[in-house]
Amino acid sequence: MSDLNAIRQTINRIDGELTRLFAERMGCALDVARSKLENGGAILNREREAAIHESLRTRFPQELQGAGDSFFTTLILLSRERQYRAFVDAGRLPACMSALTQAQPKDSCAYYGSFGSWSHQAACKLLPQAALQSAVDFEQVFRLVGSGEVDCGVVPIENSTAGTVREVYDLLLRHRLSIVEATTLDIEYCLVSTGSDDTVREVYSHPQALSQCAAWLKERALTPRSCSDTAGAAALVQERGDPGIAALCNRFTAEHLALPVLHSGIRDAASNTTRFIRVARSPVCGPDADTVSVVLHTPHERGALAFVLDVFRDYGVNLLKIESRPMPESPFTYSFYLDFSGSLRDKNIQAILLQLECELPFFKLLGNYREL
Ligand SMILES: O=C(O)C(=O)C[C@]1(C(=O)O)C=C[C@@H](O)C=C1
Repeated sequence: MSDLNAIRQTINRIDGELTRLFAERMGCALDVARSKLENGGAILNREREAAIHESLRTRFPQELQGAGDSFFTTLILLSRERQYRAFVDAGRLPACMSALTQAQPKDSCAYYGSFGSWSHQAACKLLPQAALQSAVDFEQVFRLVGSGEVDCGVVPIENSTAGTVREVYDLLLRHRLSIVEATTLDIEYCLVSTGSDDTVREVYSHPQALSQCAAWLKERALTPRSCSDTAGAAALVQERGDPGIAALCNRFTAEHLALPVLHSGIRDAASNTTRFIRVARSPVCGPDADTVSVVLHTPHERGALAFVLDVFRDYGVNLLKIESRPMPESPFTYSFYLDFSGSLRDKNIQAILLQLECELPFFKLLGNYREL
Protein backbone atom coordinates (compact mmCIF):
# COMPACT_ATOMS: atom_id res chain seq x y z
CA MET A 1 0.00 0.00 0.00
CA SER A 2 1.29 3.49 -0.84
CA ASP A 3 2.37 5.83 1.88
CA LEU A 4 -0.37 8.46 2.43
CA ASN A 5 2.15 11.16 3.33
CA ALA A 6 4.03 10.57 0.10
CA ILE A 7 0.80 10.78 -1.94
CA ARG A 8 -0.11 14.03 -0.19
CA GLN A 9 3.28 15.47 -1.02
CA THR A 10 2.68 14.66 -4.68
CA ILE A 11 -0.77 16.33 -4.44
CA ASN A 12 0.84 19.43 -2.90
CA ARG A 13 3.36 19.60 -5.74
CA ILE A 14 0.62 19.25 -8.39
CA ASP A 15 -1.55 21.89 -6.62
CA GLY A 16 1.45 24.23 -6.64
CA GLU A 17 1.83 23.80 -10.39
CA LEU A 18 -1.92 24.16 -10.93
CA THR A 19 -1.94 27.35 -8.85
CA ARG A 20 0.72 28.93 -11.01
CA LEU A 21 -1.06 27.84 -14.20
CA PHE A 22 -4.42 28.97 -12.82
CA ALA A 23 -3.07 32.44 -12.00
CA GLU A 24 -1.52 32.64 -15.46
CA ARG A 25 -4.79 31.63 -17.15
CA MET A 26 -6.76 34.16 -15.06
CA GLY A 27 -4.26 36.80 -16.15
CA CYS A 28 -5.17 35.88 -19.75
CA ALA A 29 -8.84 36.40 -18.83
CA LEU A 30 -8.01 39.98 -17.84
CA ASP A 31 -6.14 40.52 -21.11
CA VAL A 32 -9.11 39.15 -23.05
CA ALA A 33 -11.42 41.52 -21.13
CA ARG A 34 -9.22 44.51 -21.98
CA SER A 35 -9.16 43.48 -25.63
CA LYS A 36 -12.97 43.12 -25.68
CA LEU A 37 -13.41 46.45 -23.95
CA GLU A 38 -11.25 48.07 -26.61
CA ASN A 39 -12.47 46.26 -29.71
CA GLY A 40 -15.96 45.22 -28.68
CA GLY A 41 -17.34 41.71 -28.31
CA ALA A 42 -19.35 39.75 -25.79
CA ILE A 43 -17.62 38.07 -22.88
CA LEU A 44 -19.48 34.80 -23.41
CA ASN A 45 -18.39 33.07 -26.60
CA ARG A 46 -20.13 29.72 -26.77
CA GLU A 47 -18.40 28.55 -29.97
CA ARG A 48 -14.95 29.18 -28.48
CA GLU A 49 -15.93 27.34 -25.29
CA ALA A 50 -17.31 24.39 -27.27
CA ALA A 51 -14.06 24.24 -29.26
CA ILE A 52 -11.98 24.24 -26.04
CA HIS A 53 -14.06 21.43 -24.56
CA GLU A 54 -13.93 19.44 -27.78
CA SER A 55 -10.15 19.67 -28.14
CA LEU A 56 -9.54 18.73 -24.49
CA ARG A 57 -12.06 15.90 -24.22
CA THR A 58 -10.05 13.48 -26.33
CA ARG A 59 -6.92 14.20 -24.29
CA PHE A 60 -8.46 12.81 -21.11
CA PRO A 61 -8.60 9.07 -20.52
CA GLN A 62 -12.16 7.79 -21.05
CA GLU A 63 -12.98 7.53 -17.33
CA LEU A 64 -11.91 11.15 -16.69
CA GLN A 65 -13.78 12.78 -19.57
CA GLY A 66 -16.82 13.79 -17.48
CA ALA A 67 -14.74 15.15 -14.60
CA GLY A 68 -12.34 16.88 -17.00
CA ASP A 69 -15.25 18.56 -18.72
CA SER A 70 -16.60 19.82 -15.37
CA PHE A 71 -13.14 21.05 -14.39
CA PHE A 72 -12.81 23.17 -17.53
CA THR A 73 -16.45 24.35 -17.31
CA THR A 74 -15.62 25.76 -13.86
CA LEU A 75 -12.31 27.21 -15.01
CA ILE A 76 -13.91 29.02 -17.94
CA LEU A 77 -16.79 30.22 -15.74
CA LEU A 78 -14.22 31.78 -13.37
CA SER A 79 -12.54 33.35 -16.38
CA ARG A 80 -15.83 34.92 -17.50
CA GLU A 81 -16.55 36.18 -13.97
CA ARG A 82 -13.13 37.85 -13.89
CA GLN A 83 -13.97 39.54 -17.18
CA TYR A 84 -17.36 40.82 -15.96
CA ARG A 85 -15.61 42.33 -12.93
CA ALA A 86 -13.11 44.01 -15.25
CA PHE A 87 -15.97 45.36 -17.39
CA VAL A 88 -17.64 46.87 -14.32
CA ASP A 89 -14.31 48.35 -13.17
CA ALA A 90 -14.08 49.99 -16.58
CA GLY A 91 -17.53 51.55 -16.09
CA ARG A 92 -19.71 49.05 -18.05
CA LEU A 93 -22.82 48.83 -15.91
CA PRO A 94 -25.67 46.37 -16.41
CA ALA A 95 -28.46 47.75 -18.61
CA CYS A 96 -31.01 47.01 -15.87
CA MET A 97 -29.41 49.77 -13.79
CA SER A 98 -30.03 52.48 -16.37
CA ALA A 99 -33.60 53.07 -15.14
CA LEU A 100 -32.49 53.71 -11.54
CA THR A 101 -33.74 56.97 -10.06
CA GLN A 102 -32.54 58.69 -6.93
CA ALA A 103 -35.91 59.56 -5.45
CA GLN A 104 -39.48 59.42 -6.57
CA PRO A 105 -42.79 60.74 -5.27
CA LYS A 106 -44.61 58.75 -2.63
CA ASP A 107 -47.52 61.03 -1.85
CA SER A 108 -50.20 58.57 -2.87
CA CYS A 109 -50.34 54.82 -2.43
CA ALA A 110 -52.81 52.07 -3.33
CA TYR A 111 -53.07 49.07 -1.04
CA TYR A 112 -54.70 45.70 -1.51
CA GLY A 113 -58.04 45.11 0.20
CA SER A 114 -60.44 47.20 2.23
CA PHE A 115 -59.63 49.87 4.80
CA GLY A 116 -58.10 48.05 7.76
CA SER A 117 -56.67 45.10 5.75
CA TRP A 118 -53.15 43.93 6.57
CA SER A 119 -51.90 45.64 3.40
CA HIS A 120 -53.51 48.85 4.64
CA GLN A 121 -51.65 48.42 7.94
CA ALA A 122 -48.39 47.83 6.07
CA ALA A 123 -48.99 50.93 3.91
CA CYS A 124 -49.62 53.01 7.08
CA LYS A 125 -46.33 51.71 8.50
CA LEU A 126 -44.31 52.40 5.34
CA LEU A 127 -45.92 55.70 4.36
CA PRO A 128 -47.59 57.34 7.37
CA GLN A 129 -47.98 60.65 5.47
CA ALA A 130 -49.32 59.36 2.13
CA ALA A 131 -52.87 59.52 0.80
CA LEU A 132 -53.92 55.88 0.81
CA GLN A 133 -56.37 54.29 -1.59
CA SER A 134 -57.96 50.83 -1.41
CA ALA A 135 -57.80 48.45 -4.42
CA VAL A 136 -60.10 45.46 -4.98
CA ASP A 137 -57.36 43.05 -6.02
CA PHE A 138 -53.60 42.77 -6.55
CA GLU A 139 -53.97 43.47 -10.25
CA GLN A 140 -55.74 46.76 -9.53
CA VAL A 141 -52.88 47.87 -7.27
CA PHE A 142 -50.43 47.20 -10.11
CA ARG A 143 -52.67 48.96 -12.66
CA LEU A 144 -53.17 52.06 -10.50
CA VAL A 145 -49.40 52.40 -10.04
CA GLY A 146 -48.56 51.58 -13.66
CA SER A 147 -51.00 54.15 -15.06
CA GLY A 148 -49.67 56.86 -12.76
CA GLU A 149 -52.95 57.29 -10.86
CA VAL A 150 -50.98 56.71 -7.65
CA ASP A 151 -47.27 56.94 -6.90
CA CYS A 152 -46.90 53.46 -5.44
CA GLY A 153 -48.72 50.39 -4.08
CA VAL A 154 -48.47 47.92 -1.20
CA VAL A 155 -49.20 44.19 -1.54
CA PRO A 156 -48.28 41.07 0.49
CA ILE A 157 -45.65 38.80 -1.05
CA GLU A 158 -45.01 36.06 1.46
CA ASN A 159 -46.32 34.63 4.72
CA SER A 160 -44.20 32.56 7.08
CA THR A 161 -46.99 29.97 7.49
CA ALA A 162 -48.95 29.96 4.22
CA GLY A 163 -46.00 30.70 1.91
CA THR A 164 -45.71 32.77 -1.21
CA VAL A 165 -48.47 34.99 -2.59
CA ARG A 166 -48.08 33.55 -6.09
CA GLU A 167 -50.28 36.02 -7.94
CA VAL A 168 -48.06 38.91 -6.84
CA TYR A 169 -44.99 37.15 -8.29
CA ASP A 170 -46.81 36.72 -11.60
CA LEU A 171 -47.82 40.39 -11.61
CA LEU A 172 -44.22 41.46 -10.95
CA LEU A 173 -43.23 39.64 -14.13
CA ARG A 174 -46.08 41.03 -16.25
CA HIS A 175 -45.96 44.67 -15.12
CA ARG A 176 -43.05 47.08 -15.37
CA LEU A 177 -43.01 47.98 -11.69
CA SER A 178 -40.14 47.79 -9.23
CA ILE A 179 -39.95 46.81 -5.58
CA VAL A 180 -38.78 49.91 -3.69
CA GLU A 181 -39.36 48.95 -0.07
CA ALA A 182 -40.47 46.01 2.09
CA THR A 183 -41.73 45.44 5.58
CA THR A 184 -42.98 42.57 7.71
CA LEU A 185 -45.96 42.53 10.05
CA ASP A 186 -46.58 40.12 12.87
CA ILE A 187 -49.92 38.56 11.95
CA GLU A 188 -52.58 37.27 14.31
CA TYR A 189 -56.33 37.32 13.95
CA CYS A 190 -59.45 38.11 15.90
CA LEU A 191 -62.65 36.13 15.40
CA VAL A 192 -65.44 38.70 15.15
CA SER A 193 -69.14 38.01 14.99
CA THR A 194 -72.49 39.36 16.05
CA GLY A 195 -73.19 35.83 17.36
CA SER A 196 -71.37 33.67 19.94
CA ASP A 197 -69.28 30.48 20.09
CA ASP A 198 -72.55 28.53 20.26
CA THR A 199 -74.03 30.04 17.09
CA VAL A 200 -71.06 30.57 14.75
CA ARG A 201 -70.69 27.82 12.09
CA GLU A 202 -68.95 29.55 9.17
CA VAL A 203 -65.90 31.78 9.15
CA TYR A 204 -65.18 34.25 6.34
CA SER A 205 -61.75 35.62 5.49
CA HIS A 206 -59.07 35.87 2.83
CA PRO A 207 -57.82 32.39 1.75
CA GLN A 208 -54.35 33.18 3.18
CA ALA A 209 -55.85 34.06 6.59
CA LEU A 210 -57.98 30.90 6.55
CA SER A 211 -54.94 28.79 5.76
CA GLN A 212 -52.90 30.46 8.54
CA CYS A 213 -55.66 29.48 11.01
CA ALA A 214 -56.77 26.20 9.38
CA ALA A 215 -55.99 23.97 12.40
CA TRP A 216 -57.66 26.40 14.83
CA LEU A 217 -60.84 26.39 12.71
CA LYS A 218 -60.79 22.61 12.27
CA GLU A 219 -60.48 22.02 16.02
CA ARG A 220 -63.70 23.97 16.53
CA ALA A 221 -65.48 22.40 13.50
CA LEU A 222 -65.85 25.83 11.88
CA THR A 223 -66.29 25.88 8.09
CA PRO A 224 -63.88 28.24 6.28
CA ARG A 225 -65.39 30.50 3.61
CA SER A 226 -63.15 32.48 1.26
CA CYS A 227 -63.71 36.10 0.46
CA SER A 228 -61.66 38.93 -1.04
CA ASP A 229 -59.86 40.21 2.08
CA THR A 230 -59.91 40.14 5.87
CA ALA A 231 -61.41 43.61 6.37
CA GLY A 232 -64.02 42.89 3.68
CA ALA A 233 -64.94 39.69 5.56
CA ALA A 234 -65.49 41.67 8.76
CA ALA A 235 -67.65 44.21 6.88
CA LEU A 236 -69.72 41.34 5.47
CA VAL A 237 -70.28 39.92 8.96
CA GLN A 238 -71.39 43.33 10.16
CA GLU A 239 -73.68 43.93 7.17
CA ARG A 240 -75.43 40.56 7.40
CA GLY A 241 -75.72 40.55 11.19
CA ASP A 242 -76.10 36.76 10.93
CA PRO A 243 -75.05 35.10 14.26
CA GLY A 244 -74.10 31.95 12.31
CA ILE A 245 -71.15 33.64 10.60
CA ALA A 246 -67.88 35.16 11.82
CA ALA A 247 -64.80 36.69 10.24
CA LEU A 248 -61.06 36.45 10.84
CA CYS A 249 -59.64 39.96 10.73
CA ASN A 250 -57.03 42.10 12.46
CA ARG A 251 -57.68 44.02 15.68
CA PHE A 252 -57.64 47.37 13.88
CA THR A 253 -60.61 46.29 11.73
CA ALA A 254 -62.50 44.77 14.66
CA GLU A 255 -62.18 48.05 16.59
CA HIS A 256 -62.87 50.23 13.56
CA LEU A 257 -66.14 48.37 12.84
CA ALA A 258 -66.88 47.99 16.58
CA LEU A 259 -67.53 44.27 16.08
CA PRO A 260 -67.59 41.94 19.12
CA VAL A 261 -64.33 39.95 19.38
CA LEU A 262 -65.04 36.31 20.34
CA HIS A 263 -61.36 35.25 20.26
CA SER A 264 -58.07 37.04 19.68
CA GLY A 265 -54.42 36.09 19.08
CA ILE A 266 -55.45 33.36 16.61
CA ARG A 267 -52.75 31.74 14.43
CA ASP A 268 -51.66 28.13 13.95
CA ALA A 269 -47.92 28.77 14.07
CA ALA A 270 -46.18 30.21 17.12
CA SER A 271 -44.80 32.90 14.87
CA ASN A 272 -46.70 34.19 11.86
CA THR A 273 -45.35 37.08 9.84
CA THR A 274 -46.20 38.49 6.43
CA ARG A 275 -43.80 40.36 4.18
CA PHE A 276 -45.22 43.25 2.19
CA ILE A 277 -43.60 45.06 -0.70
CA ARG A 278 -44.07 48.60 -1.93
CA VAL A 279 -43.97 48.84 -5.72
CA ALA A 280 -43.37 51.94 -7.84
CA ARG A 281 -42.85 52.77 -11.52
CA SER A 282 -39.06 53.03 -11.47
CA PRO A 283 -36.38 51.28 -9.43
CA VAL A 284 -34.45 53.20 -6.79
CA CYS A 285 -31.24 52.38 -5.00
CA GLY A 286 -31.26 54.09 -1.64
CA PRO A 287 -28.05 54.31 0.40
CA ASP A 288 -29.36 51.68 2.82
CA ALA A 289 -30.80 49.21 0.26
CA ASP A 290 -29.65 45.72 1.20
CA THR A 291 -31.83 43.27 -0.71
CA VAL A 292 -31.94 42.69 -4.47
CA SER A 293 -34.81 40.87 -6.19
CA VAL A 294 -34.60 39.56 -9.76
CA VAL A 295 -36.56 37.23 -12.03
CA LEU A 296 -34.85 35.11 -14.66
CA HIS A 297 -35.33 32.27 -17.12
CA THR A 298 -32.72 29.59 -17.65
CA PRO A 299 -32.26 27.67 -20.90
CA HIS A 300 -33.87 24.23 -20.91
CA GLU A 301 -30.59 22.33 -20.57
CA ARG A 302 -28.58 20.28 -18.09
CA GLY A 303 -26.92 22.33 -15.35
CA ALA A 304 -28.69 25.59 -16.26
CA LEU A 305 -29.94 26.35 -12.73
CA ALA A 306 -26.68 25.03 -11.22
CA PHE A 307 -24.88 27.66 -13.33
CA VAL A 308 -26.93 30.44 -11.69
CA LEU A 309 -26.24 29.07 -8.21
CA ASP A 310 -22.51 28.68 -9.02
CA VAL A 311 -22.36 32.33 -10.06
CA PHE A 312 -23.81 33.39 -6.69
CA ARG A 313 -21.32 31.18 -4.86
CA ASP A 314 -18.35 32.51 -6.87
CA TYR A 315 -19.26 36.15 -6.25
CA GLY A 316 -19.77 35.37 -2.56
CA VAL A 317 -23.35 36.65 -2.63
CA ASN A 318 -25.86 35.32 -0.11
CA LEU A 319 -29.05 33.99 -1.70
CA LEU A 320 -32.04 34.69 0.55
CA LYS A 321 -34.83 33.09 -1.42
CA ILE A 322 -35.52 31.20 -4.61
CA GLU A 323 -39.02 30.70 -5.92
CA SER A 324 -40.18 29.15 -9.18
CA ARG A 325 -43.39 29.87 -11.06
CA PRO A 326 -44.59 28.04 -14.17
CA MET A 327 -44.72 29.96 -17.46
CA PRO A 328 -48.22 29.21 -18.80
CA GLU A 329 -47.27 30.05 -22.41
CA SER A 330 -44.58 27.32 -22.46
CA PRO A 331 -45.71 24.32 -20.38
CA PHE A 332 -43.26 22.91 -17.82
CA THR A 333 -40.81 25.75 -18.08
CA TYR A 334 -40.33 28.10 -15.14
CA SER A 335 -39.48 31.63 -14.11
CA PHE A 336 -37.09 31.77 -11.15
CA TYR A 337 -37.41 34.60 -8.64
CA LEU A 338 -34.32 35.23 -6.55
CA ASP A 339 -33.77 37.49 -3.54
CA PHE A 340 -30.20 38.10 -2.44
CA SER A 341 -28.26 40.36 -0.08
CA GLY A 342 -26.55 43.37 -1.57
CA SER A 343 -26.70 46.87 -2.97
CA LEU A 344 -26.55 47.98 -6.59
CA ARG A 345 -23.93 50.49 -5.46
CA ASP A 346 -21.56 47.57 -4.87
CA LYS A 347 -19.36 46.63 -7.86
CA ASN A 348 -19.57 42.95 -7.01
CA ILE A 349 -23.38 43.10 -7.33
CA GLN A 350 -23.09 45.13 -10.54
CA ALA A 351 -20.83 42.43 -12.00
CA ILE A 352 -23.19 39.58 -11.09
CA LEU A 353 -26.14 41.46 -12.62
CA LEU A 354 -24.13 42.17 -15.77
CA GLN A 355 -23.21 38.50 -16.11
CA LEU A 356 -26.74 37.17 -15.53
CA GLU A 357 -28.22 39.80 -17.85
CA CYS A 358 -25.73 38.92 -20.62
CA GLU A 359 -25.82 35.16 -20.28
CA LEU A 360 -29.45 34.23 -19.59
CA PRO A 361 -32.31 34.17 -22.10
CA PHE A 362 -34.37 36.46 -19.81
CA PHE A 363 -33.37 38.57 -16.84
CA LYS A 364 -35.24 41.36 -15.05
CA LEU A 365 -34.23 43.42 -12.05
CA LEU A 366 -37.23 43.69 -9.72
CA GLY A 367 -35.67 46.06 -7.22
CA ASN A 368 -33.06 46.92 -4.63
CA TYR A 369 -34.61 47.91 -1.35
CA ARG A 370 -34.46 47.76 2.38
CA GLU A 371 -36.86 46.06 4.72
CA LEU A 372 -38.33 48.58 7.14
O1 LIG B 1 -11.72 33.48 -25.75
C1 LIG B 1 -12.46 34.31 -25.24
O2 LIG B 1 -13.18 35.07 -25.90
C2 LIG B 1 -12.57 34.39 -23.79
O3 LIG B 1 -13.28 35.24 -23.30
C3 LIG B 1 -11.85 33.40 -22.92
C4 LIG B 1 -12.73 32.27 -22.47
C5 LIG B 1 -11.81 31.29 -21.70
O4 LIG B 1 -11.63 31.50 -20.51
O5 LIG B 1 -11.26 30.39 -22.33
C6 LIG B 1 -13.79 32.82 -21.58
C7 LIG B 1 -15.04 33.13 -22.03
C8 LIG B 1 -15.52 32.80 -23.36
O6 LIG B 1 -16.83 32.32 -23.35
C9 LIG B 1 -14.62 31.88 -24.07
C10 LIG B 1 -13.36 31.59 -23.62
